[in-house]
Amino acid sequence: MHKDIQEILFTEEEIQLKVKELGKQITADYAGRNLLVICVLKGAFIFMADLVKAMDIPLEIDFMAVSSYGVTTKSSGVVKIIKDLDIPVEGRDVMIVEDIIDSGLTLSYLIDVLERRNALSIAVVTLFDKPARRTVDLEPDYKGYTLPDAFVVGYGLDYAEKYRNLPYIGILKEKVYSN
Ligand SMILES: O=P(O)(O)OC[C@H]1O[C@H](OP(=O)(O)OP(=O)(O)O)[C@H](O)[C@@H]1O
Ligand code: HPA
Ligand SMILES: [Mg+2]
Repeated sequence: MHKDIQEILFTEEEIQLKVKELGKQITADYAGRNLLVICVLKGAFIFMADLVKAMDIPLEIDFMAVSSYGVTTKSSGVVKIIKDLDIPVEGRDVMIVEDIIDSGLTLSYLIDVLERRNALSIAVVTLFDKPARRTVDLEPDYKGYTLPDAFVVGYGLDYAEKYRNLPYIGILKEKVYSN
């Protein structure tokens, strides 16, 4: 285990099984439809790559980069679009792929943007959910795990851009961000 990790919450094997389950569920629900899958960079890049391999439906993939955390463990509350989509969402069934929903600010901002661009339907899949920290009322359509109120890293999730490459999800030691 990495020296900055206090505890592993979900192992690589557990996550892989969960992602396959989510892919199966989405495949069943979207049978016969043509989905536009939107990866919210950077955090969702690993989850997205594994998830689409578990989805057996026609789909297109696009990326959007937003950021609200910077070098902190608390949302700044201001969501910035750093890279916008290439594919128009108007009239499309859209699935937003997130790694984690924490305050909910990133997602509520994104949903608002896609609604204003007249997407036909908008669904959300997140691997991790921290409902205890929500400041806006928001429920994902598909979710992997509910997390305790602790800052986690790994499987795409970072602290100050580090730890995204850990294959598991772990709680970051407090001393890493408190000094
Ligand atoms: O529900 P919220 O409180 O808005 O937090 C969740 C968002 O925060 C993280 O992104 P971040 O802004 O850190 O950018 P990153 O994906 O590049 O790490 C994470 O990947 C989610 O997109
Ligand atoms: O717990 C977290 N870890 C990493 N990034 C995050 N963005 C929101 N919450 C988290
Ligand atoms: Mg981040």
